[in-house]
Amino acid sequence: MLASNIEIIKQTVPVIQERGEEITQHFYHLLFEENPELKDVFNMASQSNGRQPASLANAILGYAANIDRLAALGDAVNNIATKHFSLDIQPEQYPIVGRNLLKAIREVLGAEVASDDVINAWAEAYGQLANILIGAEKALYENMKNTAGGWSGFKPFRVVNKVQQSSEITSFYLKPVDGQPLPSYKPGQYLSLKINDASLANTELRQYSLSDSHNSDSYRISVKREPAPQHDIPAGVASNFLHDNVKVDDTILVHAPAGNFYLDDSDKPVVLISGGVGVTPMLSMLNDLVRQHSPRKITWFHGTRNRQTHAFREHINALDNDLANLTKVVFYDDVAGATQDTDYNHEGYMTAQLIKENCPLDAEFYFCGPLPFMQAIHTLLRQLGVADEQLHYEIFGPSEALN
Ligand SMILES: NC(=O)C1=CN([C@@H]2O[C@H](COP(=O)(O)OP(=O)(O)OC[C@H]3O[C@@H](n4cnc5c(N)ncnc54)[C@H](O)[C@@H]3O)[C@@H](O)[C@H]2O)C=CC1
Repeated sequence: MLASNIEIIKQTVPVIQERGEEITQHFYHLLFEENPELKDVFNMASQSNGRQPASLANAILGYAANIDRLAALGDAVNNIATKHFSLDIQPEQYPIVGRNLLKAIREVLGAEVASDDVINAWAEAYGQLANILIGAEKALYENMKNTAGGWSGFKPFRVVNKVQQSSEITSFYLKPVDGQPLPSYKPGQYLSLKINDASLANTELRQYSLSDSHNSDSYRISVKREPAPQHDIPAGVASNFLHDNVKVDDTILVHAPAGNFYLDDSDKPVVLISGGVGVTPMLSMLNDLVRQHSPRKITWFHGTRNRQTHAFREHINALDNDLANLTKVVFYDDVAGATQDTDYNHEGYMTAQLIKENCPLDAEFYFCGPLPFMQAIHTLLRQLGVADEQLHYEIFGPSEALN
């Protein structure tokens, strides 16, 4: 990039900090007005509840702030490219986004702040970022093409089994219709599903964590039914469609596994902490450790509302009985009708004290759950002195940072 443009981008950091979300909200409005078909690529619930514009504003701010030291963006670029790979984003979509982003910057900030020089600097910066992402995505597409059984885009899978795991979580077992082998994946990774039906306003693309370790027979995802939407913000459109409409023998379009949240292969102790449906990637990790006969010390922390919502209880109890290196600690918000030890161990939320008592603090910690849960666990682990490098987590939906 031109040195003068880099300088201009750095000067725009404060205004992006202040008005970034206004710009990205307007950007999505322009984008969908010009290209309504792109509503099929984005989760429209994340548009309505503001998470997607907030996430994009944050990403743009991170880019602008680091424009003169791009190496600092490594993880962010990798995460965006991986998400794009799972959505099958193609190079020709970048100019459409770029054009509308520049237009949004100009229209929100006005020609006085967003002068021609500023717009030109952002055009160059956007072009640079697009090239970095397109390159990273190309590597992911090629890698999948060279994997046994790998495929590009979305291909049909048959639902070969549907199993209820709790009052609200149901597993779907999926096999490729073309009978090709299943590419292996890392425990913690997810699939993207494309859900297309006349009853839905848009085609829905959603990511679901694979909930078992890799096996050559089928992929398994486990999906939570979401409560009815509030304040007209759609919620659970795809998940509830899967629960209500997708039956054994139906076919569904699936993108190959992806994701940067997965189990390390060290021999350090490992602590898996989940809240609610955040159990799914944790279970994939646990089952993978079990299948490999890993000697690692494993601690399983799981919090759920009550006995009815407690998914995979029998599976985890059986592993707990069999494995000397596994410690299970389960928390219920409400223990009515439940039996201590077989169902749950503690009533209420996880505490720093109970984490300290049950987990080696030199472990690798993986956690996943609803956002307030993630924030609470992140804070507790930091209070216990666990280093950032030992913390691994995934937030479902548009990326957000935990502080
Ligand atoms: N990684 C992510 O971003 C995840 C997001 N979600 C989303 O969150 C929503 C709720 O998920 P559910 O499975 O219904 O979870 P939930 O609301 O049933 O909560 C599960 C458990 O998390 C714990 N928890 C909840 N709030 C907490 C807090 N403030 N502090 C400490 N612990 C807390 C409790 O033990 C609770 O039983 C869903 O819409 C789901 O899509 C769920 C799992 C993962």
